[in-house]
Amino acid sequence: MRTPIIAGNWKLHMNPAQTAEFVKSVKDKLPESNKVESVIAAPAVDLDALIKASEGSNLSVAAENCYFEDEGAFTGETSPKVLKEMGVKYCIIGHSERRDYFHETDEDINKKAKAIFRNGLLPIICCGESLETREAGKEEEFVVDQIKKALAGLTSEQVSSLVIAYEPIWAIGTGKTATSDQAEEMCKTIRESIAKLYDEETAENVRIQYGGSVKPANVKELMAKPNIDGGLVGGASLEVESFLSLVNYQD
Ligand SMILES: O=C[C@H](O)COP(=O)(O)O
Repeated sequence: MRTPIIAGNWKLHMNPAQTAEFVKSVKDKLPESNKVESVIAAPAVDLDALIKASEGSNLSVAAENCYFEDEGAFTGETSPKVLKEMGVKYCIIGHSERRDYFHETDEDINKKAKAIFRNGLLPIICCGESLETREAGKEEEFVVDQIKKALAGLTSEQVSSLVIAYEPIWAIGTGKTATSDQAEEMCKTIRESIAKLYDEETAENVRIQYGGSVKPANVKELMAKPNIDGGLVGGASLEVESFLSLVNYQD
């Protein structure tokens, strides 16, 4: 039985004071973590504030990115080792914004996944096709290839514990959500590809989120789909009431 996981991805929004204020407003209104896991992924500069503010609550903390080395001469990078020491649980990798604007490759993402596990964190691995790829009818092939490359060399135990976020690029921040059927179809394809790469049990364990204009108005319909186990939410996670409606979608 997979526990649903709703994660806010704040991207480059919020400062430490706003972070502390936000968490103060939501911390006592989150669902039990065995019912729905509530997560916030914040910019690295806000993580300390996020961790301190969420102590003793049902909120899990995620980083939005990290490097694949633990330490060294890598100016400006974030160490997965230090993220773990700080109390971070998850780290998003492979977001399309990182792939597009920062030229991250599938190989980088695979190295990051390994670094994350090596340090006892869990990755939220993003994948998703462009509008052009979808219009060419190649979206399944494209996404399955991203997944294969991201997971290369990981054990079935590691894959069972990670989270995959399917985010069609054309639905991110555009207000244009994939229909729940389109989202379900791709999440099912991803699960089937994991069954082929690993086994049925691993595929049954892995949690798959949908991301792309998820909001209180569509979260229930998306979450009703059998292969969608959560949401990775950008814009709608930045407001207290909206975040609370998302994580409490079962009420
Ligand atoms: O990581 C979150 C996604 O990029 C979705 O962003 P959005 O909910 O603002 O469309």
